[in-house]
Amino acid sequence: MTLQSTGYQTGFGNEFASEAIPGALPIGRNSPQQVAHGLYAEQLTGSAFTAPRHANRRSWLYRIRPAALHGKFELLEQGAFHNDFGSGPATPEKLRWNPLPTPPAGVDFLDGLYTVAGNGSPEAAVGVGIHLYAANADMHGRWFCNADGELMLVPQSGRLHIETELGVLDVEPQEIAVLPRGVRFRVSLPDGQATGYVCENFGALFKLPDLGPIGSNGLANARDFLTPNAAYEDVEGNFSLITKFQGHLWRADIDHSPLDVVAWHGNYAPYKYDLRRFNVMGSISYDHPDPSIFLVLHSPSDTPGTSNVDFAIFAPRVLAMQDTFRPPWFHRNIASEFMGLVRGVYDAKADGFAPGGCSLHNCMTGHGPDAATFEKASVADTRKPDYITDTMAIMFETRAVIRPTAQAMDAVHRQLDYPDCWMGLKKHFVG
Ligand SMILES: O=C(O)Cc1cc(O)ccc1O
Ligand SMILES: [Fe+2]
Repeated sequence: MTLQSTGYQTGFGNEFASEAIPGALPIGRNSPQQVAHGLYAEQLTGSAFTAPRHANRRSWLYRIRPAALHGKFELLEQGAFHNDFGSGPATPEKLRWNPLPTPPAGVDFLDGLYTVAGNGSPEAAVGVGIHLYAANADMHGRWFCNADGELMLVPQSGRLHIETELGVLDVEPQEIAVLPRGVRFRVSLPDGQATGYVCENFGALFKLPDLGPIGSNGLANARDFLTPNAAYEDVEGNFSLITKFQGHLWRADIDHSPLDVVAWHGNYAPYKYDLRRFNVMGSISYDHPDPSIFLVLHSPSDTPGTSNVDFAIFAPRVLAMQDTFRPPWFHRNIASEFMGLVRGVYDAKADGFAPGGCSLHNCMTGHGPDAATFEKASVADTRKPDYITDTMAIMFETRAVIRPTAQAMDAVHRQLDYPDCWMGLKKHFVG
């Protein structure tokens, strides 16, 4: 019962069109009185009907059965995946975690989701949920759908085979997948195990940033985003549809696979992007630029220039800045920063930030290079370039404070001694 990839269409937010059976897509209209091949027409909107044209997202799905056909929803017991970011005091402390412990056998992608932190809520339609996953089993006989926001999946180990209503995405570490709010999907694990990061975006849809003086090319180029071609299955049985709605999981019986969309067209669809294609910009004279230069995608807020969430990456690059402290500087930001490491070493942390681990530096919490990194970089020869290779760090940076969950604060894999990595910074002042 596995749908295979039928290839991809290129571009970001294009008006895509794809049919798994030739002639299934209506021509010149969206809902003819009778759709070819006895299909049902169904619209899926990702923005308000009246959103301005540049921000208007919707797709038309031509499917064997409409999405309404399933049993009644029942509430599932709250597990480790939720949007309960607490209401008590949120610590301003610098926080870091080791990777999630290996799960017991039989944990699929959905059961393997674990909420670390977040802000806002699906109800308010602002903020993010930040989750990790650690799984070792395929999703069997069940599909998932998130009504609360789009999901950005950032694999850290193991490939993901993601079958969605609109087609199949195959992603591996150093790639990302974005699954739109409302799209039903199932994940299987070609490598038998997988770990990674998830950003659940309750706010405006992820978009490519404007490039300003950078010009018409650079950072993430639109043509490198891939959206699947239509792929469907016609399968009947006793299955489950799991929906996340207002922070809680609900289950309903479904007697067929919801992946029965034979053709679709529109600009609201899943997509993937290979982070290794990111065209990294940086200073070729002096100083370390703000990390906004590493922005891949962002969810804007109502305030121009201030994102609900920015997704930035620290990819392989060459550092050429002269007479400059090259790693990230010491800083306190108005924004709050959640970081993960897909592979390698992050250039601000000599030790302790492991691939699969994560850190949180909230609004105005002082942080920066650890003591070992500072000592090394402040005496390095900057006449020569530094080649930063074999690394991929990621950051979800938000306007609002990121609240760690109770389970993350109490976790055995939390590094309680993390703030000590700055305690070795010496006084160098000579009066
Ligand atoms: O804290 C961090 O490591 C992220 C970060 C990187 C950088 O290059 C500049 C600022 C910043 O917050
Ligand atoms: Fe920072």
